[in-house]
Amino acid sequence: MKILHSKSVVRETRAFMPPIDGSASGLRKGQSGRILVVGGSSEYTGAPFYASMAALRSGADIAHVACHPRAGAAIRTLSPELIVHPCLDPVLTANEAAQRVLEIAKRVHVVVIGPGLSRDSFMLDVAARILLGLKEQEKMVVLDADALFLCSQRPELVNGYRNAVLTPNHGEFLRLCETLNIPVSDNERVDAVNLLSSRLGCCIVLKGEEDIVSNGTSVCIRERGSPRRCGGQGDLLSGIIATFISWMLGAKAGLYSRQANVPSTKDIGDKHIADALKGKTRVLEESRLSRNAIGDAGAASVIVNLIDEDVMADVPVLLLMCSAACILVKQVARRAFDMKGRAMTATLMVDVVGDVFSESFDEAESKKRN
Ligand SMILES: NC(=O)C1=CN([C@@H]2O[C@H](COP(=O)(O)OP(=O)(O)OC[C@H]3O[C@@H](n4cnc5c(N)ncnc54)[C@H](OP(=O)(O)O)[C@@H]3O)[C@@H](O)[C@H]2O)[C@@H](O)CC1
Ligand SMILES: Nc1ncnc2c1ncn2[C@@H]1O[C@H](COP(=O)(O)OP(=O)(O)OP(=O)(O)O)[C@@H](O)[C@H]1O
Repeated sequence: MKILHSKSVVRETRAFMPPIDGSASGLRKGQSGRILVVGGSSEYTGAPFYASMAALRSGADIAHVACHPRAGAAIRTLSPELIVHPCLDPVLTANEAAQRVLEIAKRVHVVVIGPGLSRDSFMLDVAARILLGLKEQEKMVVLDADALFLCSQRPELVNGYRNAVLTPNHGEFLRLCETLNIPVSDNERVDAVNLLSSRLGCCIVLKGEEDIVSNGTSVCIRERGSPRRCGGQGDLLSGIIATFISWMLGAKAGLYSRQANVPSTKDIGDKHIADALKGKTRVLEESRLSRNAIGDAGAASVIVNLIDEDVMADVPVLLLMCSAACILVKQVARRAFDMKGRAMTATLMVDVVGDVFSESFDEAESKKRN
């Protein structure tokens, strides 16, 4: 398993982000990300709010929420920014409700399913039909919370859905592994994540103190998060993953002029390997020449950075985007904890996403600080 250095992930991710410095002034509203969150029931209104607001605050242009009518009223009062469709309505048939959501989904880049959906049988039935429809549209989806419960009951819904990203917490992961008869032990957790990903044919983001992202082979993120485990942090992650994936799609479509010719994942890997090798020869020579000046530790750190660049060269773009989102959420959690300690909440995390994002990911801001 590769352990990714946060700074390297951030550096590589920048190539996929829509420029915010005016260099792509031709961008229209919506081209930097349109997200739909399907979730929100009579019990849970916070979860879809956190997911959709985190998508907006990390830079998506538009966020829709498709929810139960009772959640709709509450979510509208929480934010006027969100476009709320109360169409998970039990007065409709499950098929009618799903068709309404699938129509909205045609207009977005990424759909998040699960936050606050609940395990109500009507809601799960609608979610299953939506999933089948989205699979046909080949839509990128992020599945969290109750959508993962649904997958553990009916794994065939996601089987072979290569545009699906599943974001289990530890308990949800155990449940999925149990369904698929995948043994999990502390020592072999990474093998289990890889096996789950390979068996389902989906990308897996296992959340925890370390996050593991796998598409059959895995990378690990070791960014320090918050010691406070308040509810809603996973909801933020699902929305932020959606934003980063929408940028991956935008960059690949050549929308962000700086990145007009974004090559395929394989080409990016090859190009970076070539660049790293070129850089390696040059910098190694420089480090040898100036070894007296920078000392052994300096030379070692140059080499570690170069090795790190090589590690990054092989990381597929989808794994890179998920890793970037994991890093951002951990940084946001840490900031919120530094501000409020035990009183930290997911609402505070939503509030600080923008500041943390620009300090960490926007090049000009992060240069000012370093
Ligand atoms: N404000 C709102 O509206 C919020 C609403 N939310 C919404 O609540 C709904 C229920 O979601 P949830 O994640 O609370 O499901 P939950 O059944 O407890 O967990 C699933 C399984 O995992 C387990 N488990 C969990 N963590 C574990 C761990 N670290 N290590 C080990 N096990 C662990 C846990 O096991 P248990 O603790 O029950 O033994 C359980 O079996 C969902 O719609 C969600 O979106 C939340 O998003 C929060 C904010
Ligand atoms: N022990 C831990 N220490 C630090 N960060 C953690 C720890 N466990 C999980 N996280 C981080 O918290 C975020 C949410 O993960 P968590 O396991 O709480 O998900 P969840 O249960 O789905 O959340 P939610 O409360 O939104 O349903 C992720 O960014 C994850 O990396």
